[in-house]
Amino acid sequence: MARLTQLMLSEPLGARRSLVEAFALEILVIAMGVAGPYALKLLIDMLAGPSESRLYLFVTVMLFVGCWAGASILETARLSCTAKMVDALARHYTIRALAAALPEITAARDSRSGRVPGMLERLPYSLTLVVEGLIWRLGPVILQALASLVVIAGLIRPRYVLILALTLVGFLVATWLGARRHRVHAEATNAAASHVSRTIGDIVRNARRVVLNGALDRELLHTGAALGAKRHAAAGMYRSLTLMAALQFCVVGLGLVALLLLAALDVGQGRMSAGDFVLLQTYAFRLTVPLSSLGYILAQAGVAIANIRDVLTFSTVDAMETASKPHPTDRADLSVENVSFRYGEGMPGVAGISVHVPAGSFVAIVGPNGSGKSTLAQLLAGVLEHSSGRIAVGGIDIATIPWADRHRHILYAPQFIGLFNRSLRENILYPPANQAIGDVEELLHLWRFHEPGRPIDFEMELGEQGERLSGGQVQKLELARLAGVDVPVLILDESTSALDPRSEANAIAKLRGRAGEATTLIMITHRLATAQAADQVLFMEGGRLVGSGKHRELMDRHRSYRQLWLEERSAKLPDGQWPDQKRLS
Ligand SMILES: Nc1ncnc2c1ncn2[C@@H]1O[C@H](COP(=O)(O)OP(=O)(O)OP(=O)(O)O)[C@@H](O)[C@H]1O
Repeated sequence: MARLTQLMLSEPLGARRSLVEAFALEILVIAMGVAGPYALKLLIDMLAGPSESRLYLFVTVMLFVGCWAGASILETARLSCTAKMVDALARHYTIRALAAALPEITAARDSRSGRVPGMLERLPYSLTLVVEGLIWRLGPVILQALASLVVIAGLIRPRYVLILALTLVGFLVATWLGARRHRVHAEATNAAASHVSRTIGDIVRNARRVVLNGALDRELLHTGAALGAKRHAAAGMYRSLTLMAALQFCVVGLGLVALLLLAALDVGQGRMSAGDFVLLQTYAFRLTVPLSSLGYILAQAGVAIANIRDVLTFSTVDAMETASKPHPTDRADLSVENVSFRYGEGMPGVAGISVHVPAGSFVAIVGPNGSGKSTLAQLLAGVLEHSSGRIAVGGIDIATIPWADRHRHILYAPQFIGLFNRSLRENILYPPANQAIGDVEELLHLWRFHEPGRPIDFEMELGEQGERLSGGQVQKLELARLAGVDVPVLILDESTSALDPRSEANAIAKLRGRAGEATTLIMITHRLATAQAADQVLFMEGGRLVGSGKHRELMDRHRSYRQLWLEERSAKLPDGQWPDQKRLS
């Protein structure tokens, strides 16, 4: 809450005006909350007294009703100021959290991609609850209590101030004790709510897999279990709240009993007027009404605070320093010295990799499934951080290049090409691609993106993950995009696996030929026939680089490489096509 308040007061957020307006409105509401009961006291005292004035009667009634109605109107007006502040806060945190979360998701390859949208979707609601429910409720309650105490001290006997003050302090202590317990339950409930968002998001994203495999019932059960866990966590939270409310209102109840009994005795003995008695009990109950709704707010706000805290942990990114931009025609060799990496304790990774890739060369990384090819490629591109050794591109240690700038030196195209649900034009010119749409069109025609004669509609929306394109078209789109990227080293992670050998050879020639053959092209492939054309083949097995050299050399030196080649040959279909080529046609 302290960080939120600090941010609301800061100049760059642009919410200061709304804050000042809201504060001014709140002061008026508090003033009316104190003045209204006072008008009632004056009215009652006049009625109990000897003289009566119609004008006085009218003015006090108008003041009492006016304060009550005015406070309600101003409180509603304040809601729009709160909405403006919440919008500004949500925009600030959403942008910062995304800026921090996207690189984290990329590097960690974990399930945060499902968690982050749920977390950010709940953020505006959480902020509204905290700003409206806590900042605007707790603060005014305390201010109103102080103002009431001052009025009571001026008009009535000081012992009532003492009783009310002690009651409030007791209430705050009970709240503090309960809130510590509540926080644990609120965090558990927030985690369970995140799990529900992630589970539902995951199932909806994989709708086809669920329905086509007849697994709908199973997934509904799975969702039910996640919802059940959330219900269980929420039940614990409500139990802790009930306990807290019992403690709080025992304290408040005792205070009110003492206050009202003493006041009744004072009225009976003529030490207090009926108006003062009404004033005292109105102030006391005006304070307890917002306090009693505080329990409900805390139930919601606890989860909201946990949600905001989650977002805040993401939002602490510093502005990234920008390194010098390599010139498009820069040549860069790649040197890897004894590099090791593990996904975690006892988990797979790669070990002791050393290799030198001269600038402008074509390298193929091959090896069986799970041998560590993608892991090595991501280490080379600095997507994953190696635990030991050194990787240098063009002589610069990759670890010293700011994360946001690594793609300018070495660009990694992942195995799973993610496309936006936007137009073909937007996807194909997606940064850092920098080329004329006419050049792309020419390339796509050459690569037979569509059957001959069919025009390319660049405004066509591609659907989620490019579902309106075939597997081969998705890869051709990505390769045509990469043909317009100025980068010294390009790594393709099986980006040509769905292409027929001719299209694949065309694409490799196009990418290699960029910038006067300056681009170093590294390609992960399962086709040893493609590797035959490479200047250097890196052969991976069990997370180790077991061989490197020309295809011919590896054939001579490595039995397992030869074995892989023979298996590929025997998998070739009788009509001379490769199995994946057959699938494509
Ligand atoms: N994020 C991750 N967390 C934990 N283990 C991982 C992670 N990513 C990959 N692995 C494991 O690391 C090993 C190497 O994976 P990698 O993707 O590098 O293999 P690959 O040679 O590229 O495989 P393929 O040919 O199937 O694409 C595998 O056992 C894989 O399960």
